[in-house]
Amino acid sequence: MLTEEQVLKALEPVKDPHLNKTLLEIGSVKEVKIKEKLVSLKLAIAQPGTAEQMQLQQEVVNAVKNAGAESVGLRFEKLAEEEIAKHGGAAEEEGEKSLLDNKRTTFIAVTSGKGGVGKSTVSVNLATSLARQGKKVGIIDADIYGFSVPDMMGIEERPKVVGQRIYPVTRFDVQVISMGFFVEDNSPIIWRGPMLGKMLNNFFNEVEWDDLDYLILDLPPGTGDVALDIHSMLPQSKEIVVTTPHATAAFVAARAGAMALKTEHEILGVVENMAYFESKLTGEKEFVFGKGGGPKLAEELQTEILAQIPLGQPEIDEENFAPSVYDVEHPIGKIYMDMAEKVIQSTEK
Ligand SMILES: Nc1ncnc2c1ncn2[C@@H]1O[C@H](COP(=O)(O)OP(=O)(O)OP(=O)(O)O)[C@@H](O)[C@H]1O
Repeated sequence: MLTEEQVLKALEPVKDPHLNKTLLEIGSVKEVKIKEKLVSLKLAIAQPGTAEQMQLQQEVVNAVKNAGAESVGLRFEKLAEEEIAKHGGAAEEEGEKSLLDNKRTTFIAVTSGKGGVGKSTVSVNLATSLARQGKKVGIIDADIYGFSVPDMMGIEERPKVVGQRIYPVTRFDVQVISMGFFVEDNSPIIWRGPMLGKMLNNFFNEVEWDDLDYLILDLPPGTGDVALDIHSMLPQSKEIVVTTPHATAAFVAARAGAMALKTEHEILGVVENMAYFESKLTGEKEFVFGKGGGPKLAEELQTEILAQIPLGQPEIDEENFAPSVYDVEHPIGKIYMDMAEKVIQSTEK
């Protein structure tokens, strides 16, 4: 079995990128837990939650895997200020330009009461459809419970990290950043509310977004602390609430909507996903997951229905593989184009 000594040995060459000193030198390793081939580490670093952490994450995971671990779990915390000063680190720079200050960009958070209702699918297709209408669009995949945007869009590359700057990956003319880009397969990174907020903030500050008209945020589902933290971080965001037609889903989504209102976010509308199944032969609609949840939710939140999206999968395009992006000619692709148009109209008033 892997020992603590072996893990520490493997970490010997790894440096804190901010201080340019090894993790061992600065006393970064606060905890090592080994269970069979599963290693979890708690590391204190000078600038957690930044592009630097992301670079470091990869390095640490690779080093520990080379030593024989199968999975590496990481937790980061901030190194004590006196330690940072002792090792020659400067105080954190504040007041950089942030995307949040860019008046040109409209932020749209996509939320849902519960998981699995199609929030990520809606985020990705709204982003693509806005781009198809000539808008400059970015998407942040902040759904910490499952970063699905890269897979859904068929993205295999990783963003470039140059010094403190992160360059998003562009796919279907959409600039994409996912926390999943920085997490090794099956290596869980534990996100606590404040750290997640910090990471998100860094995505606003450190990513080289190209002049965005819209930034779509795929948020974690739910109405808990994490979601609330994020909602309150985005003072000027607008929101889209996704639900299925089922009464229970709509009921839970209403709570997400209520949270949006509490944080004074304008709700652009409701998307009822998996609204029905339409027979190709007869054109008849079957309401597989119930009926009425979307309109009821819209009424409750005093907003409109932006789209009712039927069940259906995108056509598979081997050459341009993206399992969840509907083609512009696909019936559902057309519904998303109409939705994007509505969004443009209501945000460009
Ligand atoms: N209209 C639709 N028709 C058929 N399948 C759909 C539809 N919308 C979404 N799906 C499928 O449902 C599953 C869940 O969708 P998605 O991941 O977008 O949901 P989510 O709300 O973001 O979930 P989570 O919060 O767990 O990430 C996916 O497999 C997706 O492909």
